[in-house]
Amino acid sequence: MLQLSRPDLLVTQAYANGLWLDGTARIAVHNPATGALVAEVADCTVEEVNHAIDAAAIAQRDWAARTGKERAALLRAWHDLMIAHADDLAMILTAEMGKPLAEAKGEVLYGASFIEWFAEEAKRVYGDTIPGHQRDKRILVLKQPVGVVGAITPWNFPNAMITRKAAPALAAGCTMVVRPASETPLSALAMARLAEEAGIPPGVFSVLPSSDAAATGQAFCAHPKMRKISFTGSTRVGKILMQQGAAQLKKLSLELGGNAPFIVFDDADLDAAVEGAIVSKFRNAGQTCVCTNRIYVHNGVYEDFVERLSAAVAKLPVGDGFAAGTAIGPLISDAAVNKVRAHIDDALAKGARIALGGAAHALGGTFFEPTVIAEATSQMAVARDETFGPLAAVFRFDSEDEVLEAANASEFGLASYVYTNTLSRVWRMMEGLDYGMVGVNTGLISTEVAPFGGVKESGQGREGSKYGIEDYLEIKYCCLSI
Ligand SMILES: NC(=O)C1=CN([C@@H]2O[C@H](COP(=O)(O)OP(=O)(O)OC[C@H]3O[C@@H](n4cnc5c(N)ncnc54)[C@H](OP(=O)(O)O)[C@@H]3O)[C@@H](O)[C@H]2O)C=CC1
Ligand SMILES: O=C(O)CCCC(=O)O
Repeated sequence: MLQLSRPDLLVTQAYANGLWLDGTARIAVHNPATGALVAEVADCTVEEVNHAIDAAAIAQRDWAARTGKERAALLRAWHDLMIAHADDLAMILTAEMGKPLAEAKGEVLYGASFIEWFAEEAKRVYGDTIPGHQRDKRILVLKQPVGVVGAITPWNFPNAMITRKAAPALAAGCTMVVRPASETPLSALAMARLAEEAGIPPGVFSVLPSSDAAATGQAFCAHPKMRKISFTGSTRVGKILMQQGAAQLKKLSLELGGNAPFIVFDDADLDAAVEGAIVSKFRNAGQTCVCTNRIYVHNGVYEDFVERLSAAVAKLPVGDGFAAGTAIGPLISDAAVNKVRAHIDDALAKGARIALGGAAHALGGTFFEPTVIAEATSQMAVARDETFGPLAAVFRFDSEDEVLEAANASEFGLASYVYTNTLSRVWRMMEGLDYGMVGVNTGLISTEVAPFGGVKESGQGREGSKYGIEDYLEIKYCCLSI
């Protein structure tokens, strides 16, 4: 049993149009570290989802009519409650998802930072005036909310992937219906409780867990009042939503898979590069779309880097997210473990060698040893497909042109990282990498103040920053004849 200061934050009912729903069936939520049952939450039907969308459409009229400042005040109150209850929210997050408690608290603060940021942006949704094209014409550009937005979110960031969508949507005057991942509905429901407490009106922010993701996705795409869908998850599901949404030309924001290259040149500070590689690879046990997947190291420093990386990774404690000092928690599922294992087996069969780890962890369950493999090549599955687990694959390269070509040889284009101390090379890499985000001499690029998002099959749209609210606004052009 979780020892929460506010036990009522462990919510098992769905929240729609300001009402708490029991549902007729339940979804069991298990702690991936122990397999223990954490809670059973309401499993919503398509009918309930459709009602929630109808209610969100009604609520949206009044919500959009409020001033930005009024919406900002309510968002600020929601943010403050999340901060006040960050410890409870972190415990709920660790219990349902497994990440270490300190990392969970970090996610809660990160999640709240989007609400704070967009509460501020709510007051700054500016339109435009354009010099008329004829003497009697005046041109105005209005920015208006898109309308009702549906969010479908993943299990790897059960808090922040919701706030990163809900905060700009609500700030812009949209209302939102959230369908959280079935593994991790509890963080979403706890946030709904706090949104209600903050005074966010009924219908503005609803959370409906469901065991049938495909049915909810179809309902979102088919409902004529649903104006936009914002999705974070796999490229496979992103494509399904795009196909389904095509019938009504639904607007889509898609934050999908990655295959991040992490490039270390021979002039880099190797200790800093190792530190950056650890953060970007092993954060959330490697289960992050911006996690490094391919580490490219210049031949001149290759052995040295592999040795230093392995030594540092060997020090990462693996364990239950609630145990003090844990750096790497369990993976989310057996399927996730199998993918890591398959990538290692494939690499070994094609000539890679294990520098560290390589096997299921002695703790059993879905714990896996943080692993480093050397002599990775472009022929291996790990070069093409994101592992989404604690496997660092280290590739060799000789020249800047060669590594840029290898790094860009992917259908994905989310995050990329470069370590070098040559200024002109920094510019060439920033401009040449075909990615939505580039970290230079850093492995941690996520922040609410910057635009997060990808190119190619990593998705479309940007979350966070001044750009993030634009995805929830329509441009209306008004031509005045005077
Ligand atoms: N960009 C990112 O942050 C993420 C990337 N991934 C990538 O995807 C891989 C698979 O992870 P997985 O969790 O299965 O990702 P999915 O894309 O399957 O799941 C993400 C969300 O989409 C829901 N979903 C699943 N199928 C549909 C559908 N047909 N229509 C609408 N929604 C749907 C899921 O529901 P439910 O929980 O019920 O399955 C979940 O809420 C990972 O290994 C990783 O490579 C995964 C998660 C996040
Ligand atoms: O989509 C994800 O995997 C979450 C990214 C977390 C972050 O903002 O860094």
